[in-house]
Amino acid sequence: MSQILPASIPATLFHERADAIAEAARELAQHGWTPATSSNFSMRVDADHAAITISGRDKGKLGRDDIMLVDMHGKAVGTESRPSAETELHTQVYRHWPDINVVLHTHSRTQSVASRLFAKDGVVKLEGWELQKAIRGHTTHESALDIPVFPNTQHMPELVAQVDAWIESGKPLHAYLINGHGIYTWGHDMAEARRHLEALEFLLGCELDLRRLNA
Ligand SMILES: CSC[C@@H](O)[C@@H](O)C(=O)COP(=O)(O)O
Ligand SMILES: [Zn+2]
Repeated sequence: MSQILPASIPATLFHERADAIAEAARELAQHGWTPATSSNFSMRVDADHAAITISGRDKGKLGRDDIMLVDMHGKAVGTESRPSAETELHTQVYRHWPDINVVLHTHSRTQSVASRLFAKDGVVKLEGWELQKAIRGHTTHESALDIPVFPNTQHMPELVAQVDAWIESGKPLHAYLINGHGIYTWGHDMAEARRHLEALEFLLGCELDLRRLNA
């Protein structure tokens, strides 16, 4: 289905965003982090709009036409296509942090297993890992990095409320897991969001290894 853009958004800008999302998604799919059409990806286009993956597409085979425009409340703009079922989790991040421009969500095996294992604690506490420095604002392995694990639900407003509650508590938030589901993380640009995602995938894998070794 074709995308009609508001007059304020040049086609070149939307295409640039769509191409960047599709390229990142294809690369993340190569890692095996987007099985069976899972995962979703978005980029801010302007203060009021984001480009996001159309629901149900194979994230390893995305092209420009698999990306659509939504407003900052997750409503489709200029197309009959259906945005990601989890669009509200993306627009929540953009509304809350105006300097965040990219949101990535994946379903890797490591993320999925870690979310189940740490659900009872409600948080994965990362401490002592050099790679924590890949996360914005973390300058030493001695810092503590808490990744909350929220219960899964098919009702997006409930998930949004859980994330809001964490943010309102004043605790830092760079990423979260959803139990039995996957991870959400974000960044000021695609490079930072990818760095966060790759670092967290690695660190969650390390935590799982420690558990396996009873270390
Ligand atoms: C294919 S099951 C995964 C989905 O339920 C969902 O969690 C997901 O990540 C992808 O949904 P989508 O609507 O394509 O963005
Ligand atoms: Zn998902």
